Amino acid sequence: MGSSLDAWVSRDDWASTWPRADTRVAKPPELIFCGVSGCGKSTIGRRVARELRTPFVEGDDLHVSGNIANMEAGRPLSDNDRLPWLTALSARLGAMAVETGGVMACSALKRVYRTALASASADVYFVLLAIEKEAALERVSHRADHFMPSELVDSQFDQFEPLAPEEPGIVLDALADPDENVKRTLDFIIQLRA
Ligand SMILES: Nc1ncnc2c1ncn2[C@@H]1O[C@H](COP(=O)(O)OP(=O)(O)OP(=O)(O)O)[C@@H](O)[C@H]1O
Ligand SMILES: O=C(O)[C@H](O)[C@@H](O)[C@H](O)[C@H](O)CO
Repeated sequence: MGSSLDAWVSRDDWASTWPRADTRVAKPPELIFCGVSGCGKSTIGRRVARELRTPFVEGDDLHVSGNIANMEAGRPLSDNDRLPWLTALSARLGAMAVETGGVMACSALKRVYRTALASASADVYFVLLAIEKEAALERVSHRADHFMPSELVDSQFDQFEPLAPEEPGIVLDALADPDENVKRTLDFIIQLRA
């Protein structure tokens, strides 16, 4: 783990946003669809954002120069590669939090990344799309027009840490019908606001 990432998540002030603050506010939360490549973050996340009429942020659009080229060339990202990316994603989450709420698709593979992202606002929740390696591989290898090579799927699973019970969010079956996963996500938000 990169030392600056360590410093970030051990900041004195993040504890004040964890556990979640009062969520009974009208604005939609900041939802982060997370999980390994191919789990369906962008597909389901976009649909949920449309239902909520909130912005959708594709995390891949905020990668710093070099990261996409590295992945394209079959080199997995390191913590250091991801640090500036997480910083940019956090800034975007913070802006959404004061305005509209919104939905982001971002792998957020490790707990330390999720902790860093969750420190952007008191209203961040994760929707983890759980998938087995064979299914992810199948999806990634059949996807056209995407930079992520199927050779990197193994490394995504090597780095992935499941959502712990104390992390804010839900886990969905990535193989479920997309309509069902959209509905489950909306139900989760309704429950949060009840
Ligand atoms: N039930 C499903 N839910 C979501 N996506 C599905 C489903 N079935 C098939 N797919 C397909 O799986 C592929 C991967 O989906 P998507 O690009 O949304 O994943 P992702 O997690 O955002 O991947 P990446 O992190 O690599 O960008 C797409 O081609 C999508 O159409
Ligand atoms: O953290 C990572 O390793 C990266 O975000 C990858 O997950 C890719 O960006 C994404 O999967 C491809 O779209």
